Amino acid sequence: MIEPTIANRDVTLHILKTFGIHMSKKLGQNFLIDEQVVQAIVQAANIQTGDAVLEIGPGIGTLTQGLVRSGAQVTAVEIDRQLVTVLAKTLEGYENVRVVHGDILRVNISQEMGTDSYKVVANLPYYITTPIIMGLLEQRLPVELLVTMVQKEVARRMVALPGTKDYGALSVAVQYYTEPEIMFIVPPRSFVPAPAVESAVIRCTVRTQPPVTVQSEKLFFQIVKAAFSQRRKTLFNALKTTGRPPEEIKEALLAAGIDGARRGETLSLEEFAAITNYWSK
Ligand SMILES: C[S@@+](CC[C@H](N)C(=O)[O-])C[C@H]1O[C@@H](n2cnc3c(N)ncnc32)[C@H](O)[C@@H]1O
Repeated sequence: MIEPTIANRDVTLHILKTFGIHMSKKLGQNFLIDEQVVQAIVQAANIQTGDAVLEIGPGIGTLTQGLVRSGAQVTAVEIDRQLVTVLAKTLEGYENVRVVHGDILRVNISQEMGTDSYKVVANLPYYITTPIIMGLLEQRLPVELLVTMVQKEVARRMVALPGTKDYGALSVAVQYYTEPEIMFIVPPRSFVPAPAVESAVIRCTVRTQPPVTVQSEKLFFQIVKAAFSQRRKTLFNALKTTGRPPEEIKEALLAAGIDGARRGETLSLEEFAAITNYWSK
């Protein structure tokens, strides 16, 4: 049987009509209709036969089809029950895919994957991009690579460097756990319905070791959060939100050679680490 390629406007509209699907804006349902983009994502993830892949939000199976055709062993987690019914049909006949009905923020990913190394490949629902990416990274799951479609703005924030307007707590966290790179930009016309914003595919290669050594990751991220919590304030004032006395803040900044009059968003990972390690002594 030669099954039709789903990443095509007519095929997608036909599937939606056949199953009576009304796409939910609330669930971030914008389906890919561009096979070139699907192929480029599969290539960016360097999928080899037998690779274990977690796909988040398979929708009607557009990207899933590209992944299974390339020989990946796919576990696809979809929250929308009506789409799970569609997937049973559109992915019928493929043995290397398993669809799980559930919320990616709630399912036990380790249990579902049952393997000690896998890739995450997804066209993410944009309303929960950050919680999904942060959840995967903070849980220290054995993910080697994340290749995800996100809003272009979010991709820019993930790769942003200190002192730029896009640099924030997300940049620090993503760069602490991974080496992120923007692979390509995807225009709204590659989706149905077309989103209001441009998208980007970002590849995050998970690091075996973070780029800086910190005594306490919890404290490191508390400091990062405090530094970015009040962008208009000086670093010295922003760090007061950690609840530390001003004297301790002054001491740490002095020891780390950081001017407290700077803005938090100019600090590098090394500088955040230096404050963390001073306070961890
Ligand atoms: C942007 S669409 C991508 C669909 C498909 N992968 C594609 O590329 O055309 C996002 C998908 O994520 C699903 N979704 C939304 N929230 C989810 C959640 N919390 N857990 C799992 N899937 C979710 C939506 O129902 C939708 O199918």
